Amino acid sequence: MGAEGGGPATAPKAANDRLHHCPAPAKLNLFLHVTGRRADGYHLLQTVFQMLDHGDVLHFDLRDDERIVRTTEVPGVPEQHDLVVRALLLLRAEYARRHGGLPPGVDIAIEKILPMGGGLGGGSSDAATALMALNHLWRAGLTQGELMALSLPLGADIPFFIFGQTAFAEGVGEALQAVEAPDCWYVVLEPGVAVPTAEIFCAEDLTRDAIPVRIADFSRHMKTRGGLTGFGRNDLQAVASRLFAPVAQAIEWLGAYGEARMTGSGACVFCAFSSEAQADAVLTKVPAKWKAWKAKSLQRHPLWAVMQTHQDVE
Ligand SMILES: C[C@](O)(CO)[C@H](O)COP(=O)(O)OP(=O)(O)OC[C@H]1O[C@@H](n2ccc(N)nc2=O)[C@H](O)[C@@H]1O
Ligand SMILES: Nc1ncnc2c1ncn2[C@@H]1O[C@H](COP(=O)(O)OP(=O)(O)OP(=O)(O)O)[C@@H](O)[C@H]1O
Repeated sequence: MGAEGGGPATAPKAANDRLHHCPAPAKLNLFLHVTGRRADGYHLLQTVFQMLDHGDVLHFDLRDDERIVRTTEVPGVPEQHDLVVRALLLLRAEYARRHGGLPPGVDIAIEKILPMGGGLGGGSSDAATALMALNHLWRAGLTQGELMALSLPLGADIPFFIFGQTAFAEGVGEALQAVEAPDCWYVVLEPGVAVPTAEIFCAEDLTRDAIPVRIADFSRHMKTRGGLTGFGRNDLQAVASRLFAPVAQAIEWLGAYGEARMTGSGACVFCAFSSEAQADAVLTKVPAKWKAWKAKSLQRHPLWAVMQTHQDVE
């Protein structure tokens, strides 16, 4: 199942040849405003990205040959299309440009928890984790900013995960500034549909003229109101709710317990709670037709230390 064909590796690995249990956290878009459209059709956004302590888990083992191999199946995603593999091919090309020659190959195992087309950024987060882990294992030497720039052509959400902290984002999501959001617990509902991002952005009835907000407006609201309630909205939510009835149903159900919102282009829906007990109480009532879970906000990416100081996580 190698991305580039070839046989299995055989030699034992030294401890510094692997990084296991590397988290790829989910993100929520606490709000998402569409402020315009670029000449190339991409939409200009304003959003706040919040990481959660819930997500996929990746394992990396360096090989004795040069192949980049995904050792686990990801349903519906062929290995060559996997953002993780594509990201590492980009990093490897940059390594070759800087150092001459290719770095060792790598076996990648992905424990896929996050739903695809869920608006939780799972594929983007997997790719970001792979880039941070292999920048370290290969000693490729890219700075955080260089890794972010390398990743952007693969997906607008990937630079955020490498940035690694709660962020106010503009442009197509690549212009990032750190922002404070109070810790809280989120209940997330998975409505069981995969929403194709392009379909939502293409819709004729999408509102594309949101008046820009300022970071200071968001920060002041969070400080004075202690949370998100009453600030902004997700401009993609009306279109996604119209096209995908389960999204509308999930928002309506969760809305009985607080301000329920969709994340990204959907399908997942979330609501913030100030205590874990409140989140647990809501979880006990979720109808069986939906998968639901709670997660705490994450102030820093779990690989922050690897990115900043190049320390191992194992
Ligand atoms: C909406 C967000 O979830 C917010 O976090 C992301 O920006 C979506 O990012 P993504 O899943 O990586 O989406 P991409 O795969 O880059 O884009 C899929 C398609 O959605 C449309 N698209 C996406 C992002 C954007 N800012 N404007 C767009 O118009 C484009 O038609 C694009 O071809
Ligand atoms: N490792 C991967 N995991 C998940 N999806 C992947 C992966 N590699 C490529 N993809 C592709 O990327 C698409 C988007 O996946 P992702 O999980 O990032 O969606 P999402 O949660 O809707 O993200 P966003 O919030 O960025 O729209 C998938 O439908 C899939 O085809």
